[in-house]
Amino acid sequence: MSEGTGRYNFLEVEEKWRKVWETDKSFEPSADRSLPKYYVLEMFPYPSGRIHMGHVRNYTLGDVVARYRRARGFNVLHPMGWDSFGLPAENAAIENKVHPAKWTRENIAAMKAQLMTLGLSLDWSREISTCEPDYYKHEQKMFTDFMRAGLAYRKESWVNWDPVENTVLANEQVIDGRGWRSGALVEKRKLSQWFLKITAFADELLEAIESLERWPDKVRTMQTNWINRSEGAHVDFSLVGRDDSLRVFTTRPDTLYGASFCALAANHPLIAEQAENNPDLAEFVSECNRLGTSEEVIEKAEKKGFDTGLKVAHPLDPSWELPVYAANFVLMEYGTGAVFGCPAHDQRDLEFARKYGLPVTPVVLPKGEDPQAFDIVNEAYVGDGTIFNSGFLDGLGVDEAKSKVIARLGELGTGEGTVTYRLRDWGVSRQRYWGCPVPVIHCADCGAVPVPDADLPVALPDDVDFDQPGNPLDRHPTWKHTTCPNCGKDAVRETDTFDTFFESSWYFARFCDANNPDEAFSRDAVDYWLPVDQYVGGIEHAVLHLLYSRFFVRALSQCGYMNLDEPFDGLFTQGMVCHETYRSEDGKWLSPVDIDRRGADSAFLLGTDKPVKIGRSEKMSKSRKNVVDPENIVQTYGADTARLFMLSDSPPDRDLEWTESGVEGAWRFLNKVWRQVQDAIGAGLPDRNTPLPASFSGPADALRRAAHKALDGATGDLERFHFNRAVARIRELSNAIGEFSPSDDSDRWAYREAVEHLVQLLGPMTPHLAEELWRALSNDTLVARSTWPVADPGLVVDDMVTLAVQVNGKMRAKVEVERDASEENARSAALSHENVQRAMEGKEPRKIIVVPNRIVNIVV
Ligand SMILES: Nc1ncnc2c1ncn2[C@@H]1O[C@H](COP(=O)(O)OP(=O)(O)OP(=O)(O)O)[C@@H](O)[C@H]1O
Repeated sequence: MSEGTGRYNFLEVEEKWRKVWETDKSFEPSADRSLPKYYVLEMFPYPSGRIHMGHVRNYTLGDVVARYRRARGFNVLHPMGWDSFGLPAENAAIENKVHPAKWTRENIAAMKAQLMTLGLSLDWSREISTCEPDYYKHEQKMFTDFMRAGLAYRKESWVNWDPVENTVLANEQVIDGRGWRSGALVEKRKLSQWFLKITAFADELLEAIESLERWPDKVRTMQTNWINRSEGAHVDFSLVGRDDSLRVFTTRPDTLYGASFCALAANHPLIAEQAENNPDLAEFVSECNRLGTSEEVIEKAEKKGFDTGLKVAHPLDPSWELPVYAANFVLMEYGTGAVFGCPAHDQRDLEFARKYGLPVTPVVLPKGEDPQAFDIVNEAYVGDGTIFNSGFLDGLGVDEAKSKVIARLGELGTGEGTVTYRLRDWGVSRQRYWGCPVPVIHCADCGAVPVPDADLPVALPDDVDFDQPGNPLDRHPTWKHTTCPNCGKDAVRETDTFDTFFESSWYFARFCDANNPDEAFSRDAVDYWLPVDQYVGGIEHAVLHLLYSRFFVRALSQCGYMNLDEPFDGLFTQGMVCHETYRSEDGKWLSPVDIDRRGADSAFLLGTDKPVKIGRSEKMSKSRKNVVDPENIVQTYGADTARLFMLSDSPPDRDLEWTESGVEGAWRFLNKVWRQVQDAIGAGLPDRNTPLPASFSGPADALRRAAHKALDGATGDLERFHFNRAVARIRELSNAIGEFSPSDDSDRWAYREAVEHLVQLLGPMTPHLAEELWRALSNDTLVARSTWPVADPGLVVDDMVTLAVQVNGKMRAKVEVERDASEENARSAALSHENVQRAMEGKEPRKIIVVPNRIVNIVV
């Protein structure tokens, strides 16, 4: 290592190259549609204020792909934007009296500046922000097209209502049955809401999962489970003493003989009817409604029921009567809002039956059990077996019994086979200000009328106040008052806004033609760029965002916007960057920068003796405040160090506990590479175009092999998202270079080749340093525009092979020889090994058999 070559001034260098890329427009794709394209996209961020190390990881991973694909000759689209509608802006408005638009735009400016310092190869000319009318006006047009196509509709539905804030809450905003901010007991309320008909594509969305070969299996499974197609039956239980019947849905009609009660959702019409004259039942219904609508909460809550006193007759045996309960665990939104309980074979039903003293009759006998002795105690039996205690079904397997019972129900007119999905239509209405206004006008005569194209966008008014609870759009003195586009009479605007998942369901398409003022995107642009070739983002979006986007390309294709099967061809879900969490005594989240850690489990508020509660490590997120801002690292060590550190530490799909301890190692490595290249230049490298020398010295040949192997291996690693392994290979190459000292021209030729490979391999990972060194090697091009080198296959295969040496049939040694070495050479290598000589005990070989590249067999 030579001294006196100066120091690597990363701050200056990094800024310099970012400017060069900008002027060169290095990352704006070509308009030439004949080029092969590659669209790399990372999930765009919510502008919460600052970026953290989680974002650094996400966006660096995507950037490596983008830079690598560019070098492989693709026309790469790699855009960035902001998912900028949403609640935090409104909360900031309420808490800090700052307008959501101002808060959002300032955050965007700050985060953009931060992302810029990371040297990401983004095409900023396509930047979008979803809260701006030039974005959402296209979304409003889409919605009106969906309305016309029957893909958007309005219906009454149940929502979580906060009676203090007078507003609807999202499921996540209901904590233990209370509003997250007001603390008020949440109620269920019926409101008219807009829905998108995602269920129209339920089967298609399910079947196409199979075609998503470049998606992680776990995400495909999560989507399958979310859609959850189940085959089962509708069964009608006639109401005793009345003329009508109760329809239930079941996936287990084979267990009908094990029925012991029927349970109805608290909001089932029959319960509502009964509650009119039964105040206790009415109170039970209110109690259920206070649970909110989240499936998770319902799943966790204690199972409770209320005996309505009604009875139903068994559909296979009218003389058998069962009681009817209202129950807090049955959802009106699933199936028919009514189930029959079979306690022996369903855990929830078993708990319910035990609580209310209802019979438990097993009807499925596990293999090898004695029907007389088989009993259900605390655990329901949900496995396979033979049907028993079930009349005409006895002796059948579960599947056979299902078909047979469905056939019998059909004959009796008390039921039929059916398919249901868990997937519900997507409710998109939110009673919020900071969202895209639903472009609809309500007219007393004409009903809900879509806003005509010429009147779009319906822009959010700026002059709103957040002093009172509820939706400021609704309170605005003039905004909602308008006239009907159909008949011209006075009418009012819809004051709901869209769920913010609406914006993120099509942003990937907007990036294809981001500055188109007239339409969301041109057909030509999406035909060329979509689908996204590589999408990178967190597993937390495995279900909703990805499913909504998959729905959108189908709905948009139906409305003539595009013709596409799936939005994302390849998906990579990066592991989360995690950090421990801190809370003050009064439960407020605290940031790591405010913590004074004094030992393994004690922490205090910085500069005080106030103890702080240390929580478990969780995904780094603004909402938990457990974030580490990259600024410090970037300032101290440079963006390349931050990038390299993120890439080298662990496999990209694995969660990673944030620690700064490896940062310095990454920084030292980059300094070493910098010095190595200076040393190489100092050694007097030949011009780039100097022809390949006819022969190389042994060390030069070894260096060439190291360089080509590193290139070949790292290329494969980059293709497979094994970025940490690619980094390890780059380090190996750097070691090999470090051991080399050239003595003639052909050595210097090999030296240059190895150093250039090193620099080009670093290109996608530490782009600033790579540019600097590339230029220092007297290249007048940019690494960002250079072509990925190709490994010479002859230098990649190992030229040495290991031969096993046997003496009288026993393995005695292993020797290295050149591949395809002559018999003569193999024989003498084997005979000269000391273990072999010992085993031969000084005797002469009688016979030596050589299997080329594999074995030398010596018989003495
Ligand atoms: N801690 C993390 N580790 C890895 N990736 C993350 C982390 N936090 C966010 N991301 C990723 O960044 C992308 C943009 O996400 P977004 O900004 O919406 O994140 P977020 O979870 O809302 O963060 P925050 O809560 O801090 O605002 C997503 O792909 C997300 O998975």
